[in-house]
Amino acid sequence: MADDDKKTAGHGVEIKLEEVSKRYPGQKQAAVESVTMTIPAGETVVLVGPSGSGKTTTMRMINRLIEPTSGKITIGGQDVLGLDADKLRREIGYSIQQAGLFPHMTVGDNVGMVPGLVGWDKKRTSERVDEMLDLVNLDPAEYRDRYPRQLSGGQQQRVGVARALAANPPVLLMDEPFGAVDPITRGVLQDELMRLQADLGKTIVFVTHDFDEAVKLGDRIAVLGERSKILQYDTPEAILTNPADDTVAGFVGAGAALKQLTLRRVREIEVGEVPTATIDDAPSVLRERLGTRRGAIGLVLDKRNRPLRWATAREAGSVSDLSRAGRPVEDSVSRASTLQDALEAILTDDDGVAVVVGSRGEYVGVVDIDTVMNTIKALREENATDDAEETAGSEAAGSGADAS
Ligand SMILES: Nc1ncnc2c1ncn2[C@@H]1O[C@H](COP(=O)(O)OP(=O)(O)OP(=O)(O)O)[C@@H](O)[C@H]1O
Repeated sequence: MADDDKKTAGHGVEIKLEEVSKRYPGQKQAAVESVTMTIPAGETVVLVGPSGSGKTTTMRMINRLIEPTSGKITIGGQDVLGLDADKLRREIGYSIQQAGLFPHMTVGDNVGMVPGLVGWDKKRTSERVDEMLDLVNLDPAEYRDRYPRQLSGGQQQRVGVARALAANPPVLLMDEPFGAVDPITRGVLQDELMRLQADLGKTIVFVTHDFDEAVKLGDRIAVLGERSKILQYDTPEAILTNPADDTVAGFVGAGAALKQLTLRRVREIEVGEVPTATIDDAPSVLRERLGTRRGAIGLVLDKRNRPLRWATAREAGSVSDLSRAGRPVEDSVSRASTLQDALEAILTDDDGVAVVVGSRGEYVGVVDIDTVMNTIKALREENATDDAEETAGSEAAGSGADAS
């Protein structure tokens, strides 16, 4: 496995489905009928579609948890039906709703299970467990020896992702992995997955029925109808701006312009600035920097430049120490956060501003509602121009036909 591990170096490989069908025993209709699709190496492809459309069946045929009735599946050019099913499964990461951890095994044993099965020695496995827990933001010293029931739902999902990645598989199958956690934790886990994937470049097949999740995570989205019929397979942007038919349009739902906020990142917009002072400065420093403008708000930063508190000039003036000025900074967004996340942070903030931090939590700037509104406006205008060009294009084609 050490050689395999080096050979693939964990990078994604292409997955191909050719006319793949599944008919469950005793069922009149196929659950999946003749699906053909290519999942490019290193991309995240999200399968979305209504309940019962066959998303899970399609995905599970890739690692042969479900055997196809007919058709061909290749991973990195290898025909999976010709491989030993157990070996295949160990080489494909798999993470499911509610994490699917073994309750009687510690977190460490859960994460180290596949490396152990494929013959890694104890030391290498144990180092890998710690590395993986670190990767998903769980302190190994604190969590390694706990049992799954001693973790929150979000932490269990993180362990599930760590376990799926442990043997460094080139392919990761994720079946509604964040379906069972609250919306805030879900957002955090999605961000973490995107951060991981930016470094790891796995080929990820992700099943969800949440279209917003698909837009946020997918390089491409396959919108599936009954029996896994592919209604549209394209980038999130293309599906949002140009749904293939009414069914896809229905799935995209209202507010497509708003949904595009999940495609835009904070780093793409110009962040603003507010006056700042560090915690060791005298309160008068911040007060003076804020000046006399009503409602102006500034930030108190810690010694490492991380935002600690919001304060107005009046609030800064009423304390002897900036560590007690105003109110704590509750929430922040990063440059990689989506504008939707930024909008949510803005809307829940008392003053309607979200603070942007860098990779070490340091202050970078702020975004406010005006910045986000301007982006929405620009997106709407872009879409309107695209639509107009298309109409003009098809009218020109139509008039050409008339003339002939
Ligand atoms: N083991 C099984 N035996 C018979 N029929 C099955 C079996 N598993 C799934 N099905 C049927 O196959 C179809 C597709 O199911 P599948 O679970 O793949 O859909 P899905 O899109 O993942 O749904 P959901 O979003 O609800 O999880 C459904 O009609 C389901 O009832």
